[in-house]
Amino acid sequence: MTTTWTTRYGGSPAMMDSMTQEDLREEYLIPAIFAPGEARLCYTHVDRMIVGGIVPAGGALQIGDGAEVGTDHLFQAREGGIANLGRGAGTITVDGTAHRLDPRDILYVGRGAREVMLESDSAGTPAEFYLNSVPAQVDHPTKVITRAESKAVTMGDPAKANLRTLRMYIHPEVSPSCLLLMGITDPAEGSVWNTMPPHTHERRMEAYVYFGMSEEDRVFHFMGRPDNTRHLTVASGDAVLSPAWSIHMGCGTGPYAFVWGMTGENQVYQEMSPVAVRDLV
Ligand SMILES: O=C(O)C(=O)C[C@H](O)C(=O)CO
Repeated sequence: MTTTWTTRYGGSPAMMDSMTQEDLREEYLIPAIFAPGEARLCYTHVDRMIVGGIVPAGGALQIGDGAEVGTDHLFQAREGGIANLGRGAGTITVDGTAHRLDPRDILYVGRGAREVMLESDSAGTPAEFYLNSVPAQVDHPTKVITRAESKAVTMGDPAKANLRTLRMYIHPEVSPSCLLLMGITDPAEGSVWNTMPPHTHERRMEAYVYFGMSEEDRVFHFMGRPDNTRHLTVASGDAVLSPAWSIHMGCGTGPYAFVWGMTGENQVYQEMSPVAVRDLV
């Protein structure tokens, strides 16, 4: 088993003009987070969200160690959501209790969890676990939220190629947490745009991981202040950080889905500042 940690500091809007495409990618993109037999974890200084991919193949992987975050255990002062984005099922055992995750199920991990072991049913079709973890001050029990238990909301307009279904998993109306919000969005067939209208939410940061894309397809993920946007070209399994000041929206060249995770001052999903497309520069 290999566990690697990387770090992202998250820049400021003032830096955007001087950043090359490579600089932008180093600050806001976390590439290729899924690798068989590896845990690839990224400690971000954007509201201290940890973003990671864990793919157990040929044995269990453990992620309970807190050395990289300055606590005895990874979840000592944190909560987390772990989504299974693979084609195969898997099991996450938290302090001796096994939680089975089919594809598209999410495990909420409550603050205080010590030992977290992740396993795939099959090494050939492994579970691909995607982690968002953020600081927490409240205890909620660890539990699986299945795809069927998530709250589905359909939005958008096929005539504008942005019809999509959002599924809320870790959300006050579905399953409580301290400050983490997490869900999965699927554009409808033929719809290519996500997150319309583009928006900011000054009180929450957000991370996306794009997945389910073919080798040759890409999503163009837009970011930046509304009057100074840039884009990141994203492949399947790449995550992007969206600081609170940044707009976000994306357009894919083929089918894709993404997980969104947020944290900040509140959990009010609807608290966002939409920006009309005609006002984007
Ligand atoms: O397609 C969408 O719309 C989304 O999934 C939006 C994200 O949930 C989001 O950006 C929330 O701020």
